[in-house]
Amino acid sequence: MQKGAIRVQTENIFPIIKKFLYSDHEIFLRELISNAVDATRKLKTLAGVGEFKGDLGDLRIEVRLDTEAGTLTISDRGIGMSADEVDKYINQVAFSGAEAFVKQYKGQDEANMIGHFGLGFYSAFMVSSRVELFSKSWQDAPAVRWECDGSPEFVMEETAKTERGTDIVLHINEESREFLESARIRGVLGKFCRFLPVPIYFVDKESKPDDKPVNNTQPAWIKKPSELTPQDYQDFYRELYPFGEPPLFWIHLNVDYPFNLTGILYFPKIKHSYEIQKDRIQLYSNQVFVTDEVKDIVPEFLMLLHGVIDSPDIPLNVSRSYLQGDPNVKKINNHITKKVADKLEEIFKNDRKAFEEKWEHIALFVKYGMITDDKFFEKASKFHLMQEALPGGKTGPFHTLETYRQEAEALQKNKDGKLVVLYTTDPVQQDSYISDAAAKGYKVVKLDTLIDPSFISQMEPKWEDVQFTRVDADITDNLIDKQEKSESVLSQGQENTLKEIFGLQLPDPHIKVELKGLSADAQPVVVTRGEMMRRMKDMAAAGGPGMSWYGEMPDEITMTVNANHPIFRQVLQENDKDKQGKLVHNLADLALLSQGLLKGTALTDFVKRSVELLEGKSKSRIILEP
Ligand SMILES: Nc1ncnc2c1ncn2[C@@H]1O[C@H](COP(=O)(O)OP(=O)(O)OP(=O)(O)O)[C@@H](O)[C@H]1O
Repeated sequence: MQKGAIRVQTENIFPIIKKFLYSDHEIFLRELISNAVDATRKLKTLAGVGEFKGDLGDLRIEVRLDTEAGTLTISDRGIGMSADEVDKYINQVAFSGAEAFVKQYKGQDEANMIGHFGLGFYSAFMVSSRVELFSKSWQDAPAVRWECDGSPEFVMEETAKTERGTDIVLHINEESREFLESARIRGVLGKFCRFLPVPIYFVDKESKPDDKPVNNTQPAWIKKPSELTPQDYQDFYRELYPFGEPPLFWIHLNVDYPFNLTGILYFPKIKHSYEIQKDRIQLYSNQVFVTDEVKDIVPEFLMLLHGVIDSPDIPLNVSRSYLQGDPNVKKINNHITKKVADKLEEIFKNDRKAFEEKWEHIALFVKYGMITDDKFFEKASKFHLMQEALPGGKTGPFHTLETYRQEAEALQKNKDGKLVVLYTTDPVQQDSYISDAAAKGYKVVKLDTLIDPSFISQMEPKWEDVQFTRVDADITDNLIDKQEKSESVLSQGQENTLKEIFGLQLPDPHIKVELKGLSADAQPVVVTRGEMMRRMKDMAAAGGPGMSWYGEMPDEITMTVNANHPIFRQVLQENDKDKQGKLVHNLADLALLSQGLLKGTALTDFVKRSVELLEGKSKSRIILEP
């Protein structure tokens, strides 16, 4: 028997390892199983090049739980180690690795560490009071037993093990008894080992052994796209997210230069924004699960996607702030953005119908990407779609900015030469404005999702010659500011009388009444809220920075009276002043109502007044008919 002390440079690292990363103790199993996988892979490589000529046998890895003995054992049938190798790799290499790791991370934020590699073999001491290692090398050497109780002293001796490979026996410590529970171990295996390339079997001494491995050794992303059918991709999605709806489409990533990266990104169906981020992209390194916190590796707007990314080139044992500055990470980020944009463009070009059908779900990614990523914006401007809103709640064709421009340019250019994109945020509520705009030959598009207000304000500076105007921002004639004058059929005297009646009926200082000569078939009264003020108020309501002041401002409303509407000739001819006033008040209320601005007592009064008018009642009539 050989006794020895592990070379300790500065201080004993064992107490630190034990206390270390309390919340993340379960990673010991990932570390030890990764080592078992590496040892198995190395043996396969040796066999592949003809150096190992024996029988490979069943290369499974076993995780054995013995609650009674208080042990958890990880066994592999990989290359194994001779006594010299244990001394070299475990006593020296692994120890100095762990030592360096502990030094680097001492005192650092634990959250930074989650899912990051590095502690290796010695992570076993996070959960063990004692660790035994039995190993037999693939080469001709006696089997060896190594033992350490978490002090720098170890014991090493020959042992009777006959099978090639390594068993690591963990004597689970008091504080870590949770790892003697079958369900807990299954949970950890499910999390980290789901797609490892060597079959892993869980053996609980107290129950019947599993006949199936806990992992899928051939996950779809490691296969060639040509070997996979659409069904295979769908099946793999279900394996990842058993409760998710089927994905819309996917991108198979496969890069080997200038970095290694494979993976499958899925576009999920997203109808409601609250569903976002329920499932996430998972990051793997050589099929070992690392984390589902992919914040710095995947561009922010693509975090809404699902799927897996596997790259041995993403530095895993460094802190997050370092990750952001890493040139590989930046390259990976750009590559993924490009791939996603290319894929979307490909579907847009080759299967426009499918693209339009899916637009409802992908619009959020595309718009978010266009707002936050300049490179993506450039590509996506070509396939970003806007759907036309037609009167009566109907929808029309989809337009790109380019086709919208071609069809609308003739009528919708303002005096500054800008293309005015008319949009609705609520096709039902704004239906009368959509009808009026359609009557003039204008094209109105639907921009009615949560992201659209920011999208509009971010696109205006990017699409330099485009201006967005909500369809109810002004009377239809003024939506496109062409500085044209329209004539009223009323005389100056008649106009003044009409203005006076409106003034008497609507003494509210926030309502500005103006007379215009619009076309006779336009609405008699139109209520509008200016585009800019409305946007400010919407932003204030959404809690935009420094915007609360706008939120407190009263609504400024413009009430445009269409002097050319025939009803006003009737109104002016009405001798019953009370009825005349009521008619005017009702016309104004109808306009407010169509904008959802008539509320409370004003609404009650309107209903009462309407009934009175329908009954033909007015004060003067009542006096005349005692
Ligand atoms: N099950 C095993 N079979 C054969 N060799 C092993 C086994 N476990 C560990 N080793 C040897 O011990 C070395 C150190 O292991 P350790 O887990 O500490 O670090 P690593 O695997 O090299 O790196 P890291 O875990 O940080 O990615 C390994 O490189 C390997 O040579």
